[in-house]
Amino acid sequence: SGTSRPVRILHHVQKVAQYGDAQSVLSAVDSYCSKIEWAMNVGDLKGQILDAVVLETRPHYVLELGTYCGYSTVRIARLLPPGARLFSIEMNPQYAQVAREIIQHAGLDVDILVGCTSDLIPQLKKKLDIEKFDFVFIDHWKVSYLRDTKLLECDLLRPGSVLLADNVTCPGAPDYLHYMRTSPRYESQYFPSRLEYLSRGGGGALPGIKLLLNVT
Ligand SMILES: O=C(c1ccccc1)c1ccc(O)c(O)c1[N+](=O)[O-]
Ligand SMILES: [Mg+2]
Repeated sequence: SGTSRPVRILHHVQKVAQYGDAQSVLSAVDSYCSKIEWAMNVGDLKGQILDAVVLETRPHYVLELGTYCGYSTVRIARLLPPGARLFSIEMNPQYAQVAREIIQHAGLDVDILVGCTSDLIPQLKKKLDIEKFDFVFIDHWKVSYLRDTKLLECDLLRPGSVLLADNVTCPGAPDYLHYMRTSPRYESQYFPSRLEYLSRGGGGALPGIKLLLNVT
């Protein structure tokens, strides 16, 4: 088919979700990806963990690594108080454009930065007039989690900053997981969950690549 999976998700959101209503945007993405075609959004089950951590942290400055369609971006932004700032980095310009339109449909305001995290993270302090991030959601390429965390440690985190990472066991970010569990800089907590959109009632197409299932 001519369109990409993110564009098909965007069209579904624009068709069924109420403009300005973030929850209806999340529900539209979740129903599309559980019934029609799987996509790598954090999903509603793990999304509830994300919600709880954001609400508990009450962050003012938030960074997300890996925007994709903007599902978790909407999830986070809808819970932030006015005045809080959310920046999301996406290296794929097509994904970034879809995310901008999904976030706009939700009536939310987020800064999407297009580029590679390893290039952009060292520039953030200069580019944005902010000191430290209170909360970071990590959900981009799994091989980049540890490298980018170490880049963040160079002066973008403070005592009490919270990092939350998706997929540390499935598909897995073993080097990141080991580092966070052994470094004296962090207290780590593991939230067992399941890969997004797997409790499959309807038909729906699973991704071409067989996803390794990790039963925790
Ligand atoms: O890596 C994949 C992946 C691997 C194989 C096929 C499809 C996706 C993936 C799976 C679930 C995720 O939540 C996620 O964030 C990703 N990702 O790419 O960032
Ligand atoms: Mg993920």
